[in-house]
Amino acid sequence: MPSAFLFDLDGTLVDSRADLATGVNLTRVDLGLPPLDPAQVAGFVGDGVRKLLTRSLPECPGRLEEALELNRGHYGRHLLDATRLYPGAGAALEAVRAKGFRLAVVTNKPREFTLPILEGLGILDLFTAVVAGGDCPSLKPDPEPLLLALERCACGPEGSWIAGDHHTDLEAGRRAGLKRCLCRYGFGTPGAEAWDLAVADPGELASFASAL
Ligand SMILES: O=C(O)COP(=O)(O)O
Ligand SMILES: [Mg+2]
Repeated sequence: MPSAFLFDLDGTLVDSRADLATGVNLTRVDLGLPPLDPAQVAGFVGDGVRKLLTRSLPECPGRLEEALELNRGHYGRHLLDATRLYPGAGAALEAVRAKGFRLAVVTNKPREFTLPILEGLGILDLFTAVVAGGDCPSLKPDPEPLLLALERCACGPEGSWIAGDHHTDLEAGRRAGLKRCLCRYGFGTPGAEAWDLAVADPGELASFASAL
């Protein structure tokens, strides 16, 4: 059975911090609140858009549904203002693919934001599967989205990997029976989860894949 290489999106393939903060801060302004430091918003990312907004709007916990709708419009209009592939990420994807892995994205970011970003950055066609937030009842760290990606790739967990920047990627990978690569250059929090490989930049991942 072929193996798959699953990639997280935010903090692993793309640096999306500035645009995520733009969406959050335009939402805050609509709700009569001052903007937050983009670095603080980055620390709230990785557990899906509901958690992002819950953490970003502690002043008005009762207005989450309204905030989600506002952010949907704002972030949707700023998906690619500043969001770029990390340097070397495209080459890393090619290096992994050249070793015969099927590629997939598994992100907690909603699909309506995920697909235009992958398409706009010219990498959508590289992936056999894209599993985004909302495609499964649960998000990472539940293993279910990873297992769905494996199924869509017609791959098993054996010999398969996930690369991600957040503890949720590592935990989901462990629970799905995958090898795990921690991307230290991202903006997630690795927490106490173990990993099989840690890389300081996508070039290290490309070198690792090429040597497999
Ligand atoms: O939480 C999000 O919206 C996205 O995060 P991820 O791409 O790192 O899973
Ligand atoms: Mg991430």
